Amino acid sequence: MSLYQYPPCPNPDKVALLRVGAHVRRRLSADPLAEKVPVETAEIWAIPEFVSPAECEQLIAMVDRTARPSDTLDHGYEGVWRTSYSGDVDRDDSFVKMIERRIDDLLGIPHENGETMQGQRYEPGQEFKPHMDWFWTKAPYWKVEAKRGGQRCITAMIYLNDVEEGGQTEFPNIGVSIPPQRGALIVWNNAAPDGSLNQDTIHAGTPVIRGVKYIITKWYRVRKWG
Ligand SMILES: O=C(O)CCC(=O)C(=O)O
Ligand SMILES: [Fe+2]
Repeated sequence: MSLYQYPPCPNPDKVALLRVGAHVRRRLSADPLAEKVPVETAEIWAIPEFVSPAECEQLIAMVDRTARPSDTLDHGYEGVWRTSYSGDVDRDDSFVKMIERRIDDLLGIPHENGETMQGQRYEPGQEFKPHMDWFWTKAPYWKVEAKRGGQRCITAMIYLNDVEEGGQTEFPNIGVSIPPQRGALIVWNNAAPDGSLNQDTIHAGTPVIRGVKYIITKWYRVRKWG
């Protein structure tokens, strides 16, 4: 039985979600470096050592320059759902462009569909409570998001460091818990293979207990973003 279950919400981008999902699945299944997490009802892959330790250090320095208290789309929940520090990295920076391009190429998604990478830093006690990355289409923000790229189809996330204790990415509905590993890229399809919005992708960044956790997240839209 699922732990988190919401009533269904309208899914106007279903066909596009089906198409992107199939494309990414084809690509990652053929990639010997991509390891699929063995679960039935969600598509999650890990690519260890996707970025080098030196690149992680460079990204961490960028996160430290931009991170401010997090702000999720549901402003009413600000500081409740996500207590980490976050900020968009500079999308015009050539190093950022290179990392983004590598993720675009891995997935085979056009660069223009990707949102700017966002950095996050969690200190002890900070967390991101269970949520989905796909947009709740009944929420007021959807009117805006529908016109600037539509639904978030794919999430890509890079762990920039190992965390002494805590800070796993947990998918409570499917019993998956991924510990941060420096340089690893995690990718998941926010939709099911038929294009429906997948509630089994609900996930959390569990509280950091010891150490600090740095990540970079990149969300892809079904159409050109912005
Ligand atoms: O911190 C994590 O492991 C998860 C982050 C996350 O869910 C997000 O940025 O959307
Ligand atoms: Fe998320």
